[in-house]
Amino acid sequence: MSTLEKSNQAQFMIELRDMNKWYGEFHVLKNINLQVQRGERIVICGPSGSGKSTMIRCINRLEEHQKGDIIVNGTELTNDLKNIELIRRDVGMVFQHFNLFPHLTVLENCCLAPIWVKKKPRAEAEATAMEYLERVKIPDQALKYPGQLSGGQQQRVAIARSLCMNPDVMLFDEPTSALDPEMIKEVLDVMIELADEGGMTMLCVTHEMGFAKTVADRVIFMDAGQIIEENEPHEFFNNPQHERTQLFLSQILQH
Ligand SMILES: Nc1ncnc2c1ncn2[C@@H]1O[C@H](COP(=O)(O)OP(=O)(O)OP(=O)(O)O)[C@@H](O)[C@H]1O
Repeated sequence: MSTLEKSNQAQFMIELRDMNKWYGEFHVLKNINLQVQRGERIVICGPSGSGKSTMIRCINRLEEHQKGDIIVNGTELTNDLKNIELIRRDVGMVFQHFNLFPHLTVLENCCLAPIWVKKKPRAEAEATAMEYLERVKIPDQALKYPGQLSGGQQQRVAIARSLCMNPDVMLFDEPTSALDPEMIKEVLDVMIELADEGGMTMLCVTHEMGFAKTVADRVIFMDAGQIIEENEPHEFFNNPQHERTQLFLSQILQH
């Protein structure tokens, strides 16, 4: 059991307090404050370059922040290596470009972290992997290599692979934006199922506003490195308060 699992009495699953990040001179995230409840499903949207990916990459330590606090399930994130390992173990991430290991089969991709990071016996890791591959509806692809699969199938492998670590939190960074239109639905369906099961804290950067309307408990709009507006989906889409949100929605909903 990891530190994150042990400290599950924390009030929020994720808390960002006045979090700031710079890339060199460029102030990319400005005083971000965010509190995510356990089991909450959040969609993050906003124009290109507004800092959405950077924010979620800070939460699982793919990026370092320079000022303010990031607390995940009671653990304050530092750049200490041990701390980073814990976060990698308990925070799953699904990327735009799948990030599967091309030289490993689907099954091996799913078993790698449970065996090497969580020290699970191979047989147990494989059984768990097969369960999750069933859940994302591709158990028949287990012995293929990523390059033999469609983009939608690869992304479903990436989701299964994250779930095999039994994470407390799942972060999705534009999981459908590299997919052909006909494959978007198959990935969104898997994500909707995961959200409907409840219990999993989900932060999803996406331009799929239908997904936001269907599953989000809260939608967050970012612009120029700041959280400009947040609300439950019905209010967010029907009654956006800030003119930048109104402009963004009018542009994105035209498409
Ligand atoms: N490694 C980096 N070094 C310097 N600048 C970066 C780096 N990564 C991102 N940026 C810049 O930081 C800003 C925010 O980028 P980020 O990818 O977080 O935005 P985003 O809202 O996710 O955009 P998109 O929707 O296009 O993916 C952009 O201006 C980007 O060019």
